[in-house]
Amino acid sequence: MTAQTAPAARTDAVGGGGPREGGEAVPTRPRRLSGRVGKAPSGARALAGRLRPHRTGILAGTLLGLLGGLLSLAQPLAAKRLVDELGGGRAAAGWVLLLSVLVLAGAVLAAAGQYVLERTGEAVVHTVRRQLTAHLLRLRVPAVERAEPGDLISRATSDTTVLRRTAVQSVASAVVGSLLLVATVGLMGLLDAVLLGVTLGALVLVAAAVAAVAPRIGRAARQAQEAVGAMGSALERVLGAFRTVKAAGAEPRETARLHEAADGARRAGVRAAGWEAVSATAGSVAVQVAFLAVLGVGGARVASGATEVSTLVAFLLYLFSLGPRVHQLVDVVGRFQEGSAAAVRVREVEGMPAEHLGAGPAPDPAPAGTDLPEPASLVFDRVGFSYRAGLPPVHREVSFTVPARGMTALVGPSGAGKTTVFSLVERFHEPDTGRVLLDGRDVRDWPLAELRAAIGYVEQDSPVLSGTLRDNLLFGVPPAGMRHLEEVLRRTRLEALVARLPQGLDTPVGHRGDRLSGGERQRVAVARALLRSPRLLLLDEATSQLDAANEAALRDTVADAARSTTVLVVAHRLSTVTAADRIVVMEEGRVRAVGTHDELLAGDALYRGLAATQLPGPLSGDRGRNGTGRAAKARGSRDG
Ligand SMILES: Nc1ncnc2c1ncn2[C@@H]1O[C@H](COP(=O)(O)OP(=O)(O)OP(=O)(O)O)[C@@H](O)[C@H]1O
Repeated sequence: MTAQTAPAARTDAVGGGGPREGGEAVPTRPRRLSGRVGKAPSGARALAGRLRPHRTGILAGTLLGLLGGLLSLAQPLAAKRLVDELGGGRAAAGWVLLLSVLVLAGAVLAAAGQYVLERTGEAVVHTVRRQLTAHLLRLRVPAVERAEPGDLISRATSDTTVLRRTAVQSVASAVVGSLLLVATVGLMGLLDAVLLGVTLGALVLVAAAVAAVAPRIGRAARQAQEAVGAMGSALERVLGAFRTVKAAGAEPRETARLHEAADGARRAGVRAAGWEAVSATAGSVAVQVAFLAVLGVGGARVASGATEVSTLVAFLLYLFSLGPRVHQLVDVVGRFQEGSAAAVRVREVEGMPAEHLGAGPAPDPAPAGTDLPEPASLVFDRVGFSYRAGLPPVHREVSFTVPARGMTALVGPSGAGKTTVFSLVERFHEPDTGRVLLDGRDVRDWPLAELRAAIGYVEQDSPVLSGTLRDNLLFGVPPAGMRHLEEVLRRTRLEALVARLPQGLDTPVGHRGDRLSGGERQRVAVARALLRSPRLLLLDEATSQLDAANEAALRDTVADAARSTTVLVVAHRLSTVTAADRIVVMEEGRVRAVGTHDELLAGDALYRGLAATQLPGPLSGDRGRNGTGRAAKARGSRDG
């Protein structure tokens, strides 16, 4: 059998992957998903990275807002002229008209700017959500195993919502607000420099207060968002094991855990709100103080003839407009901190190592005239592996060969490392030492998509996704596989289930297939794997929940599949594997024996022990078996 494509480069980890450690890519960018608050990547930089692709929208919205603001800045000057004209007893209709136009046009431009910015905010979050969800599904298995799914969900949903709310608006408000503030202050200076001095004295107070509390707002916002993430994790934990929670009567304890997370979110939220209130109050108090001071000093100056009434009126109008601007800027500081915290949390997920799936699956490697692909051989060559650096190895020098076509079984005590074999074949994890060869080629040299397309994998707990039965059966099935649907339904004894369900194949199966029995879920998982027409079929405890009749039927189906493809099956129940062509006995991460059932009964004490406890009758191999190769042949010759 020949390899299907040229070897791919061995760089399957993206997202800042560094040197390997324990077979995993180590992210070089910070990845803190533990809920602690500490040194974070720069929020401003993270936020800037999000906004850069949308700068046109942000610029347009900002310019519109700025134009609207400039028109509103002209209003006090027009009002001053109006007062002067009225004071001089002259006609002022033109100034009234100009003032009205300024008010109207200013409002329209401000509204248009607001709309453009909101739209841009949606575009920012849309891009982030698309990139983030695509990245989430490409994450490496070990990275996801170490993270909390609920926290990841919260980062993809709640944090991106915070980004939408805060990011664009806060940047635009900061630009518009600061420019208009400077312009307002400049105009006030032109009107009366003394009164401006009085005003600025008060404004320094605001600046000092904001500078002091801004980092605290940022920290509290981040803590609040992390607490929401923790709540997501706690919720995911209980909803994922809902029946267990109920059966264990653990509702009060788990509710307390959820409440604790909610309390944490509230405490941090209140803390952030407190600091925001401090800075906002500093802003309004400063403006009020400035107003009273200007009124007093300005009144005295008018009385002394140092300034005109119309100038004082215009100055006060600017001072009034200064209030909202100062508020806006103070508010921006809080929002910016929230947006930065959210951007950092999103970037942490993006820093988690991801897989390169490579090009799409290779064309069906089926020989001409048939739609069955060539079966692939599998070799474990002195494989050593541990799940994490520092943990004891789960595989030590594991070597065995699974020839193309036929059934090979992995047996051994719990924890021997059988399921780990499958994880290494699928490249969910990678060996620390040694090689895994599929079809003679190191699995690290296969493009991932092509490798996995060649394999049908039935996991130990036969996961079923919410959706219809059809969705589940055809999940990941190439178009060619759909032709076999009826046949596979018959082979896996699912026809009766389909007939019984109210909407047949289109019946929803519930969250994680809750509306199916354990045995039905297992058969759905096996059918799904068979429909992929795999070159290698991996079955992990695929029959543990089946009754005797269904188990026997599925055993026949698997034996049948083994005639045309390579089947590697993990089983605790020896009854399901006695007919295998070869059985690999694993113990404590090592291969201790390989042989047929009969050979192992004769030659391996551990296997004999397993058989003695699991198989009824004398320790012989002649229980109703349905072998496909050597075992069947051995039995035939012995029986003969
Ligand atoms: N993701 C993981 N992270 C850390 N350790 C793991 C992980 N998965 C499995 N292990 C550990 O690796 C060892 C081998 O696990 P594995 O699932 O391969 O055993 P097994 O032979 O399939 O057991 P069983 O028959 O009970 O399913 C066990 O000690 C297990 O606790």
